[in-house]
Amino acid sequence: MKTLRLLLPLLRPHWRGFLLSLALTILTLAAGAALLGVSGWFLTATALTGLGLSFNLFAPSAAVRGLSFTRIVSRYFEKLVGHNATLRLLSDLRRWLFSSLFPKLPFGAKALPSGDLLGRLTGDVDAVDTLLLSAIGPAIGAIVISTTTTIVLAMILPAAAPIYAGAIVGAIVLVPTLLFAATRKFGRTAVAAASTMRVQTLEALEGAEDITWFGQQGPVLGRFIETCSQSAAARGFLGSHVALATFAVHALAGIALFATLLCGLEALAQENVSGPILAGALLAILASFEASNALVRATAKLGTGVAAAQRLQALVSLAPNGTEPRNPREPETSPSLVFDNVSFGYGGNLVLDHADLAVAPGERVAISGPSGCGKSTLLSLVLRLNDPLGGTVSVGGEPTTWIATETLYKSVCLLSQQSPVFLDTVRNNLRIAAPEAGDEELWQALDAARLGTTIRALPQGLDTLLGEDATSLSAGQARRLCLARVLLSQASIVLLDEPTAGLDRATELELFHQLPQILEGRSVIMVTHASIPETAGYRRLVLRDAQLSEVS
Ligand SMILES: Nc1ncnc2c1ncn2[C@@H]1O[C@H](COP(=O)(O)OP(=O)(O)OP(=O)(O)O)[C@@H](O)[C@H]1O
Repeated sequence: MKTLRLLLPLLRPHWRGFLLSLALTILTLAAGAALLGVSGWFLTATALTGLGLSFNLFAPSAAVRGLSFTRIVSRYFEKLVGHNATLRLLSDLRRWLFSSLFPKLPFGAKALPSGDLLGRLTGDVDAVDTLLLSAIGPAIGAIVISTTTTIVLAMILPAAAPIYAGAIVGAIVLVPTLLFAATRKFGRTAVAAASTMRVQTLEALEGAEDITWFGQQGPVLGRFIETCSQSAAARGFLGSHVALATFAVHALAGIALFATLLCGLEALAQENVSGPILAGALLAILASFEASNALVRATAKLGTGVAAAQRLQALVSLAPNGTEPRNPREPETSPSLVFDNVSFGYGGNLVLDHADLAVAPGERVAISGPSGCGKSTLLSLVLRLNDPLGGTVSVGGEPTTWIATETLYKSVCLLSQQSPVFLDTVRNNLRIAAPEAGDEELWQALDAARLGTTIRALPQGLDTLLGEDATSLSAGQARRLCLARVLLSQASIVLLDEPTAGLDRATELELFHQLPQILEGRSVIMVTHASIPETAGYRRLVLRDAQLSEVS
């Protein structure tokens, strides 16, 4: 139910498509049942009247042709309309999921393995379509067709109607319910195993070199095979239960047919029903069970569909990171940055203990300190990637908790240690920070980041496609590309976390001396392990034992 509630708002814009698809499903099933019924009646009547000599052939043969044509056309449009509506819904669902992830980033402690996240956005979304198109449509269709058949049967063969009703209720209610109850757990296992397989594949690809160097291919392969076996066992169980359920439906159809035949022969002997009508009724009963077969197939996928929808629901239910202020305030345009009595730590270990820091607009500050002392964490507090346990971080005179996230991100820009290079051209990688920037500005930023010469030497220059994880660049070049991106941003406070990682000392010193000029007028807070010459013009601070102090 919860799952349906999740999907309902997304279903609303497509209700016409789904309704039309449902109507076409019912029309297809009805045409199929009527076709068999009329054909049976027609053939029997023709045979009984001596090769049709005294029988009007025109009307029934036109009905047979009309019904078979209706069935073909309605089935075609049912697929067309149904799939169109479902694919649009799935595309809306993906867009909605993807956009709902941004307010929850970074995931931090709630982190999901990236393969799992990817699986939720792809495989799980696809599995959800079973819930809508393949289950709900056939279920309603089956109810309508079986009800109609029962009413017709009650009129022509009253004794057979309750037996048929019992059999068809068994086929469209009891069998699918039992099948769902028996296979639900295995649907969950299949979805979980598919997700684990994605995670294991991604991990193996990313860590292939280390896995090979340390000779761990065997255990890694073993774990993967174990997951495959779990998936195969779950799917095998699902398959065998579907076969059993299909057998049950056929057995119920047989019972209904046999009982109708017995009642029909008795009624025939008493001349309460004609032979052609009886033959038509038998074939129509057979056709009405077609819908329950589709329902069994859909029910088999229902377990995986529900499990997938629950995983999607868990994803959108993750609490957003930080809260947006109700009445946001605007920071000053040329903002200062102030840490007032700020404390922060992870799990009781303070990395900042009542720390104070004031950076005036346009000032440049370099913070050093031992590895793991909390320098990156200090930068994360400015962008509210973490919120202080005590004290206040203010930008432009306003506490960051009072500033709308979008405004804060326009004022403050961060080059983190994990800044990514996207699978795209150099130009598009840079334009993330400044979508309107022209080539001249891009070259200026690349030159400032000491990467211009390298990119100019590439045959396609700014149009060069960079590989996944910037495999076509060295680690130092990838870092400089990210630095160029930050330089392009218009933020007036620039946070740089180890901006010279991967550079040789000479280039590093050159960059330290030139950054003040490149970032003229902007405040810079740089975290670095490298020693900064006094002449570079930075106020130097050290973070040690959770305290910030000036380097004399
Ligand atoms: N998300 C987290 N959860 C728990 N502990 C964390 C988390 N992030 C960092 N830490 C811990 O907080 C401490 C400070 O980490 P931080 O990355 O800020 O240090 P750093 O000074 O930037 O280190 P380095 O110079 O090596 O980059 C470390 O002990 C680290 O293990």
